[in-house]
Amino acid sequence: MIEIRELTKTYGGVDAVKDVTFTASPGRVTGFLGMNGSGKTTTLRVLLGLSRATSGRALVNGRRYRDLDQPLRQVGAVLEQGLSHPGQTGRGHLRTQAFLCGASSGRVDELLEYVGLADAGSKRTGDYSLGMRQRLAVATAMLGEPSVLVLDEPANGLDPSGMAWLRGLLRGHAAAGGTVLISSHLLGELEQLVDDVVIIADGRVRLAEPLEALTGRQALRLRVRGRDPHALWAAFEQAGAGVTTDGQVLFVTGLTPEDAGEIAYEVRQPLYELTVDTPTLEQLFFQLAGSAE
Ligand SMILES: Nc1ncnc2c1ncn2[C@@H]1O[C@H](COP(=O)(O)OP(=O)(O)OP(=O)(O)O)[C@@H](O)[C@H]1O
Repeated sequence: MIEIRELTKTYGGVDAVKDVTFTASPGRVTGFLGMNGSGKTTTLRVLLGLSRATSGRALVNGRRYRDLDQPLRQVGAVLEQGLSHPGQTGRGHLRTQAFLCGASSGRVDELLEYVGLADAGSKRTGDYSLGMRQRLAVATAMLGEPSVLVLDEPANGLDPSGMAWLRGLLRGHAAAGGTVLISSHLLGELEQLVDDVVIIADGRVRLAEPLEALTGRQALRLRVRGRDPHALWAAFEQAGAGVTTDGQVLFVTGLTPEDAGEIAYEVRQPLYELTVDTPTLEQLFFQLAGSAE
């Protein structure tokens, strides 16, 4: 379980994150989403004890990272800066890390297999592709069999098959009761993976809710063009609808296409276009994650 409570981190008088509060629960994959510079990495660095909070708390299994007994056995992390020393082999890297967290060397081979690097274990990590480095980073995070996994933008560098692999692995971890927190600047990347969504913009949480609730926010919107837009606008408003325009098309909320067609018919206005224009989840995300002016 991860609990972030009213977390603020200030750099030189500027709030990188401000009063950030959310929970990532066991058994669920939580997507931590925001544009570049919105405060994701800052939050995760405080959570992982790499940076100190100015105020507030970031807890793993009820404790600050630095107060955890055997932290590598409780939380595994994949951060953006990547790993190791390029001259080391993948297996060598994992063995060193296994030593540090008290994992057995048997676990190293098991994990190389698990992340699809069994054949590349004796290659130098400097010769790994970005996708292979990500797989090795995931294996490193899992060495201590932690219940909590934290991944910062792991999708960068993964091709679609790598992404499918990562989805399977993280879903499996959550299904076994683990907690997964994964950050991204694209909701589309995580749409098929996450259960809960936290959206951060300008260092502040804009929304924290189950993905299903976010999906439910996609209000039905109609695009309408007709001979007399003013008459149509008035008729739709009279029926209780919300109407906006870009100068060409009327955008109508609060009516079904059937209602809108009937209303136009009643006021004897020929329609040239009547289509459903519901925003995609990605568009909704951009609306929420955009700057908070
Ligand atoms: N060490 C630092 N010193 C000063 N400002 C910082 C520092 N680290 C982050 N910031 C600022 O804090 C804000 C949030 O940055 P952060 O890296 O957390 O965002 P992010 O959402 O992770 O973005 P990205 O996806 O680009 O990594 C930015 O305005 C950034 O410039």
